[in-house]
Amino acid sequence: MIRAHSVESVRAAEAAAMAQLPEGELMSRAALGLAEVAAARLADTDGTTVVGLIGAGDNGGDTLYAVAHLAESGFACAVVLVPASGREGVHAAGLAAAEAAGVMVHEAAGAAAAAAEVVAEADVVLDGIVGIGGRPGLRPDAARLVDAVDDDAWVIAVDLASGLDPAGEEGEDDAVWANETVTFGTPKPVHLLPAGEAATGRLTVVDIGIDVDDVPPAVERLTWDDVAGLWPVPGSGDDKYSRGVLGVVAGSEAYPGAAVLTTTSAAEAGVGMLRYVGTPTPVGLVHQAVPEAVVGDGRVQAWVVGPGLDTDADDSDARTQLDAARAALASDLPVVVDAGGLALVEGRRDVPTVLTPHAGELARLLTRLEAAAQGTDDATSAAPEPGPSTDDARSSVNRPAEVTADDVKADRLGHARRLVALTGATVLLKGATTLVVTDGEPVRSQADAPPWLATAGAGDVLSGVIGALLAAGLTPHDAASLGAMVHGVTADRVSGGGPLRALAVAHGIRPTVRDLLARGRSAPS
Ligand SMILES: NC(=O)C1=CN([C@@H]2O[C@H](COP(=O)(O)OP(=O)(O)OC[C@H]3O[C@@H](n4cnc5c(N)ncnc54)[C@H](O)[C@@H]3O)[C@@H](O)[C@H]2O)[C@@H](O)CC1
Ligand SMILES: Nc1ncnc2c1ncn2[C@@H]1O[C@H](COP(=O)(O)OP(=O)(O)O)[C@@H](O)[C@H]1O
Ligand SMILES: [K+]
Repeated sequence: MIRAHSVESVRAAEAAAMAQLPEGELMSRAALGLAEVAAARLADTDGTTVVGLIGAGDNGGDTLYAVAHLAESGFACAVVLVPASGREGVHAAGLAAAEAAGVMVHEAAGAAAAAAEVVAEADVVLDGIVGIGGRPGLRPDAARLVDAVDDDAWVIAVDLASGLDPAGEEGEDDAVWANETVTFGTPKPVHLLPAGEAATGRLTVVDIGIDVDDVPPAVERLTWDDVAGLWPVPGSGDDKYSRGVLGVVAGSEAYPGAAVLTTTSAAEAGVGMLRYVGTPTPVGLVHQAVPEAVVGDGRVQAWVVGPGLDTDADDSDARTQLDAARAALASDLPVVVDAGGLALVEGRRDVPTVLTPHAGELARLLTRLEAAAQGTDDATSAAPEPGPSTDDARSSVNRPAEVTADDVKADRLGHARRLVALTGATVLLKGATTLVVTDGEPVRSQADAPPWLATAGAGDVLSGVIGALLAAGLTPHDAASLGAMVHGVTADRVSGGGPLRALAVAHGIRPTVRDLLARGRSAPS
């Protein structure tokens, strides 16, 4: 498990460590680790020149000491002091160390063009403008220097890419775009969250001796080695019922294939037994594709409701299936709700529930539930109608604003949290980075899949895996995050760099789980 800690937790751990250590020791360790990484990249790329961008805080201090080490190792090193106050504004002892090591010092203040030329010559750029003390965004003078970086230069962000929000809550277009980030002590939330992950690049954590083992993380990411500890492996006393029976209400005459994808992936994930509830066409397909599934209602330990469900269909078979979907949602059993099933969610959920929207589905659900919570009409009519009567005009003023998919994409975590607050459910928000948010738990953030996974039906496969894990007794938080991780890793293996189709991902789940479990058995304890 990768754990990222909040800025407050990091500052507290740093203070505790500093109290036990000589002054400057943490910064010295940070700088040495940073210099080692930079030296390795210079060796990899046959680079010779290093430029450090130096801001006003300790992030600049780390960078000055690191550049001093690199100069002592024989690299051609320069620093550009970014603050308007020049030398007065930067870490004095770090600057003295750099100068003593022969580092060229340039002040951007009053000489912006000359400073930009220095930056443009660098093979490796160390971004020490701001770290965990930074506010989101770059000031214009800093942004101009960052723009001057050569496209072929290797950019190493010190602690975090300057301009990002350290907490990863706010997205920021105006930030350093790093090839790599060298962080200290523990990852920060921004490194793992959609708002900062792309600008972070490859992440290396330098151990500087701060202790956060007992400090609750803000964000977590499951890794391959977590599978052996979390995956439900049957014991000799188990039978198919004790392992967990999953009921699937999915597929319709309009979208029959979703039923095949969801039941196939649940079977591939090793569920004890599957029950399937659907209309005639998907029932026929499931019989053929997943002969182990039992058709019809019955006792189960968890439900998947919604992939390919057509909530607009009105024939008697569809109505029977929708009744089963509503009954599953009204039962006290754990449930995964996806796609069409999301339209049946009414508000607070008092039973273990995983909602698995993509950005557009989350936007629609939030719009509807927030309108309902405020006692207004379904907010599909959230926009004011032309020429309203006085009463209509008053009620439209009170309606909550419609949430769009673009709103969600601009702040994925914030919107996922809003749905958690409204429903009490675990919310899994799909995307290149999939977020799993549960009240009272660290956010789980998984980024295991290639973009090829953005293909129709991939979400149906995900719901089957999560359903199998819920039926086996995992918590919604673990089932959702472990399911997302295995789904993503499977997609990566099956893709191998090329196109993917959803059914191939479903068929890849079994060998992926087998290999991840074997890895756990062979890992040193
Ligand atoms: N406290 C410690 O002992 C350690 C601190 N470390 C380093 O110290 C950093 C934190 O240092 P600080 O608390 O001094 O803070 P920072 O160096 O991250 O930034 C604070 C300075 O940046 C300026 N600033 C803030 N937002 C800005 C923006 N958007 N554009 C331009 N300037 C901006 C502020 O005015 C302030 O002067 C960490 O990220 C890490 O690199 C490491 O050396 C490890 C040990
Ligand atoms: N750019 C991306 N990179 C990696 N995975 C992605 C990307 N975009 C979407 N995904 C994943 O692809 C799957 C798509 O699911 P979904 O949108 O529900 O499709 P469908 O409804 O057709 O089944 C999700 O697991 C999502 O996390
Ligand atoms: K930085």
